[in-house]
Amino acid sequence: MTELRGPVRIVGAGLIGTSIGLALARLGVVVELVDADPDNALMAERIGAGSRLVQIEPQLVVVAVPPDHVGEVVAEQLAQTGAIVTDAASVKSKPLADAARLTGDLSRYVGSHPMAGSERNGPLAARADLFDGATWAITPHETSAPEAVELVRRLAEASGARTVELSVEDHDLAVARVSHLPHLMSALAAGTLVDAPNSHLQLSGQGVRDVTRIAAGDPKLWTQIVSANSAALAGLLEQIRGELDRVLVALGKEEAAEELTTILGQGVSGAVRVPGKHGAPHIDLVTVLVTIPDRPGQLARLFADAAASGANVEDLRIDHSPARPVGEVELAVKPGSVDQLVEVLTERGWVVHR
Ligand SMILES: NC(=O)c1ccc[n+]([C@@H]2O[C@H](COP(=O)([O-])OP(=O)(O)OC[C@H]3O[C@@H](n4cnc5c(N)ncnc54)[C@H](O)[C@@H]3O)[C@@H](O)[C@H]2O)c1
Ligand SMILES: O=C(O)C(=O)C[C@]1(C(=O)O)C=C[C@@H](O)C=C1
Repeated sequence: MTELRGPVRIVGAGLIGTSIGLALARLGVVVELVDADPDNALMAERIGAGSRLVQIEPQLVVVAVPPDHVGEVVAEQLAQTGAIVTDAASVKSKPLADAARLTGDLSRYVGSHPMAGSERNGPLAARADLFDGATWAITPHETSAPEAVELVRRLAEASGARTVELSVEDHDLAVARVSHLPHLMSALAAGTLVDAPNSHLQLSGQGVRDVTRIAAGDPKLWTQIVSANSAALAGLLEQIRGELDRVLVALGKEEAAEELTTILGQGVSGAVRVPGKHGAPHIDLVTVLVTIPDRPGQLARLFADAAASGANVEDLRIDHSPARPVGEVELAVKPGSVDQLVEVLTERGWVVHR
């Protein structure tokens, strides 16, 4: 059996590289941090993701640099070390093709892709628990050695993720649908806000925040991601163009209300197919709104009271009220625990709305 012993060399100590380093540090795996930007490597070291200087040859190298540079760094690391090499890029075909142009033997290389991230970048956005419960795609190519695939699986599991193995081509088709198209749609929706008057923006609620969060991702990184997956994206974008035309024709016409309902209904049917937490089937959560005073320790008290009710908080959002010294905390819980949660919180003096 192939064990992950370390050291693990991480090339690219940004959001993803530093998060992997922090996750491995929880298990005491020795991590070496390398970055073209010395400040990022230093920052990642300071927050505990590993060391900039490790004198022992790595067992595994993880390349976590932007997609356009992955192939060249993979080829470099294969040449410089005897280690197994993987990468974390959001697309898999282009890095593989780039690496294949630069090196003949790719048996020690297996592509991979943790399906968790953030709209923020750099080491300061990293989190040790970023991959806990997330899915991590492993994409062996024709000549990947089985022990290399196994070691990359160990890396993903050590980082807290569950693995899914699929081909490079299938991976790129899948992420076009579940990641790259949603990103483009979010960017297009957010782009319409640039010229919006402040009087319109002040009405922003949770809906627009949900739709636009990922639009804040680094435009340079996302240009590389979507360009490298253009073929898979083009088909989906054509489909959306057709749907937009249907909406434009139907909008505002009484006789076409049914057509609009059908289009919106398709959205509902698609949304419920998105798996829930830890890859479990989607379940509807119930949201409970709690008003909390804007004072130190209130959130901790609220969590302790929620725990006392026996409810597991599945998700959480905080909205700050601009005009009042309070915040609104949205706790999402399973339907079976909501009554008890509301009762206990109310008993303990919280202002609760369902
Ligand atoms: N952002 C996400 O949500 C997310 C999620 C999963 C995977 N990914 C993938 O992970 C990779 C890293 O993305 P990120 O969000 O961590 O970006 P990031 O900008 O936070 O980090 C990238 C780091 O790579 C360094 N770097 C760039 N070129 C380099 C080179 N040639 N050699 C060494 N270091 C180099 C940069 O200095 C930076 O520190 C990308 O391939 C991306 O597609 C991103
Ligand atoms: O949560 C987010 O901010 C993300 O967009 C993460 C996300 C995704 O689309 O799920 C983005 C790109 C990555 O390649 C993998 C994960």
